[in-house]
Amino acid sequence: MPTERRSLIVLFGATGDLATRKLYPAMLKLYEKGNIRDHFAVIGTSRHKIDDAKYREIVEKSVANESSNKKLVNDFISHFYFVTHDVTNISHYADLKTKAAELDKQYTLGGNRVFYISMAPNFFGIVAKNLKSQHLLSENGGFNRLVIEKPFGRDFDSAKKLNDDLSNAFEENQIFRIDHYLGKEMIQNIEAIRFGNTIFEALWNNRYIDNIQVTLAENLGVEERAGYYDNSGALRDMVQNHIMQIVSLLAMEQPVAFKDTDIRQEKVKALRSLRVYNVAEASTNFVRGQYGGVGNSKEYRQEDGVPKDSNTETFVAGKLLFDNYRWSGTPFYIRTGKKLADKFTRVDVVFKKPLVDIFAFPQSGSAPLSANVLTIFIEPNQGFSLMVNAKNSEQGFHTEPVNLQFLEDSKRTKETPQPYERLIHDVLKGDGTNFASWPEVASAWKFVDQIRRVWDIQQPMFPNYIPGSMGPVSADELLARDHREWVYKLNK
Ligand SMILES: NC(=O)C1=CN([C@@H]2O[C@H](COP(=O)(O)OP(=O)(O)OC[C@H]3O[C@@H](n4cnc5c(N)ncnc54)[C@H](OP(=O)(O)O)[C@@H]3O)[C@@H](O)[C@H]2O)C=CC1
Ligand SMILES: O=C1O[C@H](COP(=O)(O)O)[C@@H](O)[C@H](O)[C@H]1O
Repeated sequence: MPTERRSLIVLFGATGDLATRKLYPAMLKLYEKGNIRDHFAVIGTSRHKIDDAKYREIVEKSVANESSNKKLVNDFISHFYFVTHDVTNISHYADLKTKAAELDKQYTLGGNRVFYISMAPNFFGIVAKNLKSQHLLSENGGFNRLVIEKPFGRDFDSAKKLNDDLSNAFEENQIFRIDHYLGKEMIQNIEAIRFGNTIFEALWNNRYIDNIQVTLAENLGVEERAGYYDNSGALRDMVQNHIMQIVSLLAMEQPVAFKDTDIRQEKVKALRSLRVYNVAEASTNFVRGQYGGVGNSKEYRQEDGVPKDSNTETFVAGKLLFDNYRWSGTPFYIRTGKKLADKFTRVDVVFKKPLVDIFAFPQSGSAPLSANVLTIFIEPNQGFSLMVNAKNSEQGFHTEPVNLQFLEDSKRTKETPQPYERLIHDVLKGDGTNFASWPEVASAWKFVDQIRRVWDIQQPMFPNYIPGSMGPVSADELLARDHREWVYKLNK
């Protein structure tokens, strides 16, 4: 039996895109499974002038494809209430306070409150401040938790300012910074694969691993989000958050226990030993790209809302170096981009080849041994494979690489809880494991800011890659320089 979580959720930005596309469907799943049921209520807010009935229609529409059980959906939406509210208008908080107290009583919520800000980031600080000054935080023993979305600042200084604003109202352990990649099944599986298997953890260091590659590839372009994206670029949009989080999970030491404080502590330690590049290192170890056009596919600079002379990068590849005992000398290569060959996320852990290849006699005709590669398939497939060398069954003695592979079947992949379902559940449980802590965010910005600084003063040669490729040639050259290559390559 699932444990029912008791809470009021006050949702700011309740009529927005994220709420309607992701948050309500995720809440319905939690309701269906009994993680939330009788003792939960949602107050949706925005400047819309609508009543509860209209709001419930919006919620119902947003979950229409999630369940055919009409009764369940009707029961679910009956827990939703709307308060018209401008977050910048201090007098509007009184209505919110009254409604919160009323619902707390009606649903016996024990004073537990989650404040979820699904709005543009410039509102995060204002809302936190007003929640405190207008006494929305529950004071009768229940919990108060704040959930915020990305982007968390646009550099270290703005992120610090934002964090200071939030910290005036909430303690660090009350703040849940969403990084939806941390809610993905196979990202969470990284810890299980590493720390649940002696064969991997024993070898998880620079003595046995040659390099680690992280690829987050997208085949779509900027779609409707040019306004946001052109101001951000791939470095801020994907590297500072998702990629740095994945890298920290791959690089960290074993936590003392599988709990949020211990895991966060190890992730921060790993990120703090990441080498922050000087100008020369940043120019050498990071490359950027912007997609051009081909056939019917528009080049980035022709997308609606993108300036014709935009120098925003839609692709990043880089080499990360840790200055610590475990990883010194073993690079982590990362890449991400829009309009690439396919939509997928994967991690390739490339082990060192055996020091001596006893099979490669000139007369045997055996090809040299390949490196063992552990690939973690994050999406769309969920699973992993291990490439090992074995003798093939033909006459003579020839070795060849063979693949040991485990992939979840499509039914289980489909049934896997989606990131927002997991993450909202974690917030209700008070489990911060899969959220970014401030010291992690700060370290990631310090690293990324250095790359940005260099790029802001150098003129790029854009566009420099064609849609459907795996990015500019410079991304391949980055590894070729180190006598390496990407494990995932396009078959040309
Ligand atoms: N959409 C997505 O896929 C993703 C979004 N995010 C992040 O989630 C957050 C929300 O994004 P998204 O849903 O796309 O944004 P939208 O612009 O779609 O929604 C913004 C919401 O805020 C409300 N709002 C705006 N101004 C005020 C105000 N002064 N007072 C009260 N309410 C206000 C709007 O309603 P009204 O105008 O009626 O007041 C609307 O409900 C952002 O931080 C974004 O970066 C993160 C990842 C993905
Ligand atoms: O955070 C973001 O992520 C999406 C990609 O997420 P995924 O779960 O579909 O892999 C990306 O398209 C978007 O630009 C970025 O803001």
